[in-house]
Amino acid sequence: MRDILDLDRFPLERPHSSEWQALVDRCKADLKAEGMFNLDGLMLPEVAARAVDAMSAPFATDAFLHERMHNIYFKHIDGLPEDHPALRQFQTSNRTLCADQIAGSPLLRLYEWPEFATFLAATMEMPELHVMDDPLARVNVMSYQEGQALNWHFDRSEFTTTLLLQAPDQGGGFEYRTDLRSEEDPNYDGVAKLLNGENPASKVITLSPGTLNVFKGKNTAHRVTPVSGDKERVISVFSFYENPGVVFSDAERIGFYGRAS
Ligand SMILES: O=C(O)CCC(=O)C(=O)O
Ligand SMILES: [Fe+2]
Repeated sequence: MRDILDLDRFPLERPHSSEWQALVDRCKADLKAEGMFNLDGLMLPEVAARAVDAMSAPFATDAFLHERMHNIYFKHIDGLPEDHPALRQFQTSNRTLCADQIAGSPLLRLYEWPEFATFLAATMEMPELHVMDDPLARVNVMSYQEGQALNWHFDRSEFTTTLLLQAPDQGGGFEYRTDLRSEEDPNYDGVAKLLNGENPASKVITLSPGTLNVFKGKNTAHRVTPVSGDKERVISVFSFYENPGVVFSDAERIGFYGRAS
């Protein structure tokens, strides 16, 4: 993996060594304090740049244009009227490539490397993490051109794992508000305030190419701000589950990717 990852700074190949444990401890502390950790330059920037070049043809011809209006929950909430300010609708627009469209990519090599899941599970304090069996959903790559954005949402899974491949010239920041809600308290008023732009606690970070970003997406409201300029924002998302063999239903694949297979 040394040809694609900076294993000198991030010794993922030596699970449970003292250097590996120190890195895991740092990530756990960042997750606790910030709801997020970053490994800046985990993938070598030139490898990330080559991966972007290799995907430019499939992005131009085969990618799914994901464009829709949605609220922060991606669904109706029982007990909340449709005009409640926490259910305000926003537009999301990006292009998505699925795992079956990036054969040979270093992203799939990283995803399938067992030490990657071992490391992530340790940072998230989970006994094990497993790759998906879903041929489309395992790894997705999203591209945002000028004006495109991923709007405010909460994720379905507790943690989300991304790796930035190309940063745009302007915009395309990752804006987040950690712990805006909890299992006990949906905090609809706080959500409404955030969507109304009244949100002093939200932060925006711009990731650099090659950076692994792990955040607690389930209760952290987050969005990608609109990209501007000629350079697209390109980011990959890795899906891991606590159980092996997870696949989406055909209906879920059609909803996310416009096709079942
Ligand atoms: O593109 C990003 O930085 C975040 C992606 C994200 O929030 C998601 O895939 O759910
Ligand atoms: Fe998300």
